Amino acid sequence: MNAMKTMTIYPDAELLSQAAAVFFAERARLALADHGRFSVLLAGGSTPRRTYELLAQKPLAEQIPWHACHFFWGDERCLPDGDERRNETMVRSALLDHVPVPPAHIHSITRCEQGVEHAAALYAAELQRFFDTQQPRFDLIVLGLGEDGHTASLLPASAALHEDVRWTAVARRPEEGFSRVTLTIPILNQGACTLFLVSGQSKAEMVRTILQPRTGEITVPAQLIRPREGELFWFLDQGAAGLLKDAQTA
Ligand SMILES: O=C(O)[C@H](O)[C@@H](O)[C@H](O)[C@H](O)COP(=O)(O)O
Repeated sequence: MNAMKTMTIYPDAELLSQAAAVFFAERARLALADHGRFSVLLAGGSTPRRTYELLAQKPLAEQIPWHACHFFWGDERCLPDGDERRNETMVRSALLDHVPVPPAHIHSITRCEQGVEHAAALYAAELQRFFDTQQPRFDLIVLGLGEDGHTASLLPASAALHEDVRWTAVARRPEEGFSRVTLTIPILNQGACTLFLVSGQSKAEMVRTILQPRTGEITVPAQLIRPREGELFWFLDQGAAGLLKDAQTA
């Protein structure tokens, strides 16, 4: 059975980011109370950055059990540590450098010194070690949406989209000079709670395609995110929701 979708539209990107930060804090609190730790998978991209910054600020920062949080990434660019194009670099500068997360709880996707396939396999092994089960289940998965319908680095028409066994795969855009490691549909659909954060008018057509598809439209990667048992939330700003029918702003 697929999860129910809940969509909320915020007047602007700042209010969306504030709501997402509060949502994160609440999920962390619930996970800690329920099973003593909070595993979260983060998206890169510009939209969630503000959410991460807000999490690092008072009063929210004081309400989050940082010692019990474990951070993972949905995708990463195979570039040297500290490269500004790496998602980890962005999340460190917005959030992780400012809060007391134990370094061992930051589960980085490596730089691919021994090749991108090796980096993908290493991350799958890291996930296996952490979850210690065949059914890894993040407490929260934060995802973004590209204008072309990609999420994480599940790019349109890429082989990674068809991976139905392994938890990680390799992705590449022909125009980029580096490869990417991405998590795959099987693991992304196992989250207890999945939250898409999408802002800006440039995403409106893709948001409409995904949330209100028309007959005959092709399926885009983000549509494949249909958690089997978890909850699925879409937080949009008015720009991103601009082409949805009957959409009400919160
Ligand atoms: O590393 C990345 O680029 C991502 O994880 C990617 O999937 C991103 O979330 C979308 O491209 C949306 O990015 P924006 O929020 O910048 O539009």
